[in-house]
Amino acid sequence: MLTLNGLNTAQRAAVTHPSNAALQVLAGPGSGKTKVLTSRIAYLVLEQNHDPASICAVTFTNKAANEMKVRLAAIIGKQRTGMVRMGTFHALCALFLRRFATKVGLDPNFTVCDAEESKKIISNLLKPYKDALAATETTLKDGTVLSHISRAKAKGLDSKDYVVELQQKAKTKTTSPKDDHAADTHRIVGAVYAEYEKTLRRNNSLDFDDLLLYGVKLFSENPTAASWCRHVLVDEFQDTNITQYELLRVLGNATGGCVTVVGDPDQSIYGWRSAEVGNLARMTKDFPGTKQILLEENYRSTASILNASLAIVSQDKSRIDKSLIASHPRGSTSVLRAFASEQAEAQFIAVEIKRLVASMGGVLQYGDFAILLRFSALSRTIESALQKEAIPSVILGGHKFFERQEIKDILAYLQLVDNPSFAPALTRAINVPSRGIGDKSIAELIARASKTKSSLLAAVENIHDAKHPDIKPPVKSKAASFVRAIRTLRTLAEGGASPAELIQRLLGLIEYEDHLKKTQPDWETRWENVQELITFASEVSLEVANSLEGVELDSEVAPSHDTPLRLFLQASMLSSEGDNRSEEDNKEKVTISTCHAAKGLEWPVVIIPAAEQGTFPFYRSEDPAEERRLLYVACTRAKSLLYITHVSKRKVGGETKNKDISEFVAAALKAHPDVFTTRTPALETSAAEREVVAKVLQRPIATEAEVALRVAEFRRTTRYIDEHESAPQAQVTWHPALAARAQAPAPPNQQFTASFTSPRVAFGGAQPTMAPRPAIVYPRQPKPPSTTTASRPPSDVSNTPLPLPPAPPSVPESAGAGVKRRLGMGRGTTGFPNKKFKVPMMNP
Ligand SMILES: Nc1ncnc2c1ncn2[C@@H]1O[C@H](COP(=O)(O)OP(=O)(O)OP(=O)(O)O)[C@@H](O)[C@H]1O
Repeated sequence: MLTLNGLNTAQRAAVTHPSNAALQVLAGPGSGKTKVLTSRIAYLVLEQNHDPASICAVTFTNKAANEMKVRLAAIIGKQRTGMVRMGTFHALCALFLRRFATKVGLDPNFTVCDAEESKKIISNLLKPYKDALAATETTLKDGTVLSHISRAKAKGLDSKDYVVELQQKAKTKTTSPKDDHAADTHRIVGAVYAEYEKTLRRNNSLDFDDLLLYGVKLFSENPTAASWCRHVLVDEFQDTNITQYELLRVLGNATGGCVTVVGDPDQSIYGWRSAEVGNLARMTKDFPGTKQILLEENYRSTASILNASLAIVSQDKSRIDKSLIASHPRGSTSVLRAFASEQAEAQFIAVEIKRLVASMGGVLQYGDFAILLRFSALSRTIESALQKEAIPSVILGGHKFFERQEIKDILAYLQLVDNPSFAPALTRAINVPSRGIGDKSIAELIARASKTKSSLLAAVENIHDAKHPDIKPPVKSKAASFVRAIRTLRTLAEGGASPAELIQRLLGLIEYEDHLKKTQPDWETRWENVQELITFASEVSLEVANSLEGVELDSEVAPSHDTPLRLFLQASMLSSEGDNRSEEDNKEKVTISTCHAAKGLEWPVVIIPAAEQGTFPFYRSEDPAEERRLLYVACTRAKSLLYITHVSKRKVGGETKNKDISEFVAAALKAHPDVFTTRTPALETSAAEREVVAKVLQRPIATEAEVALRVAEFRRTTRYIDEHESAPQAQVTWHPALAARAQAPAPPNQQFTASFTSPRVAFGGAQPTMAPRPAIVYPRQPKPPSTTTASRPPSDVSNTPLPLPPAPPSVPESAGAGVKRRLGMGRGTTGFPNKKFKVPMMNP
């Protein structure tokens, strides 16, 4: 029996809505949409007796799918959860295309081609147009062409449709030289698109967009492929594109309209990837009688955070006003701070994280913090400041595991074993380790393969086997170790070797560890990644195989086509969140993420740096409303504390530029001056404020003794200049309202009253109050030596005294040995984590 005790009335109505009727659950952030979706699956299984394998739940990322699996397993058990077909649209399509490949004209051993490989193909296809482009002084990058193609595919347009659409546009447009120029570019894109399609087919491969297009084709033309499906559920529906919607429609039709979607138009942040908020309206037309249920209670954030977030998003006058009520108390007012430089901003962030950890007495840990950036290049200064303060950090959605060079090297060999036609894998693997086969030799090989109408691999094997006497012996000998490796692996794979065994064998055959040692300064890390790949390989095949259990087989496709190697490769290519390989580790690390990658996630403390014009809105963005929603999404990831920072000068492309505060933040502040404060929360002196933080997180509050110990240690070990206090304020671009408040003394008793949209405060009894922060100045303490702290902050931090809140009570004699030990006291340690940690760099 499913218990619905933890759900509010609207959530219950959504969960128990008749399973045969279409449903849209629309709600703001943190209102339990994902919780509802999970409970609805449980309801279908436990109360409506749906076979878990007949339920299809689509999430936006693999990470979201994994989180949903954990939540669902707690209700319906691990075994039944494993049977639900849960994952991204891409994973769902790949799974069924593999099984029903021949129905849509594919070979079952097709390879999924990732963006890097797609770009390489496009780069080659663009070469013939080099002169034409140069003549019109046009640069057309492979990435730009790929995104044009991807957008076309997201709308369901193949290369022919694309060209037709271009022609129609050309007819309706008034012509100007600029239009002509754009039309020429698009014509080239159209031609490259057509060639790109052919190249993919020749290589027996599909790119990510193809997975969706072929998926639509499969499910719409072959009812048996969808006959298993009785209910489709989609999370983050506001970010689906037209092709994804089409998938939902065809699967939904197969179920007779049993469709549930959850979404929030205010969180639509993927317009640049062709997401269509209009899909909500489309769905109500395609599934007549679709019921809409609104969730209006936010369970994630304090009322203060919600107020600040709403102050930002509500400037969009075109948005549908939704009510959102905070179930938590007001909590600490969100902080908005200005700094003179990005270094000062980064140093503030690093030290403030340490201060919060200390002043919460250990209730907050580094893993509770997220620094959310508009674009990843902003991370460099922040990573460096965190490193200087010995704060471990992890990049989310950054350099993905399966995009790492060493992982791609290994996968390329395995891809070739599985699909000899896949030329991108050959061009990658043939010279790893270096065999003296450069671009010129590869071009010759390509020409030979095309002349003999064979695959590139077959051409290489023929040269090795001396079937082309005109090829010079050195080429033959250079390719020998490569061919030997491929053939050995092929034999092993045919003999039933597992992917993990194949990788182990490959590493020996190509002496990959030696290759890394010779070529990579950070070879140890890379070698660890390779070992991690072996672990992944040993786990994954079984999982994927299980997920196809019970699917009616296509009579033309024997089940043996799903080889362990193929299943492993597919899982690798679709693992967009490979970094979850070390999720356990990440709990102790501050997360650095882009705002986009933070979607659907939550953290106790969120810090959003660089809230400046040019960043929010991003100077290249064409849709300011989407940029505002992105900032809103970032703010609403916070549970207990929210910080927004900006600088008056920032180095951009090597040049120092003046910066203004983001128009979104400035306007929010103008309309609602009370939603931000310049003062950092006085947690060390205010038990009431600490209590709210802990209560929101459902954690016990730390004792005064614990707080005292940790704050004392923080002061002893951390030098910090609060630049807001020490920098000449003339250098900082302040909003007038904020400037006035920065000068004013802290209010003696900030009440937990609603200052904007009247959030309901759910806690009973008297509201906690915030203590004032007397301006007591602490002398700087010398920092003890630390193994992980190489140098001190740069010179723009002077030796001015430390303006921090008053000292908490000194560490009581009675404090337990455990408390003292945790703080490194009594053992002569620094109290810093002395574990070696790595801070990976983000993708640019
Ligand atoms: N009825 C409830 N009672 C208590 N907590 C709840 C309730 N519903 C949801 N929550 C909690 O609120 C938080 C947000 O829930 P969830 O992630 O499902 O929201 P969401 O609407 O999907 O958020 P977003 O769209 O911002 O990603 C979670 O920590 C969840 O456990």
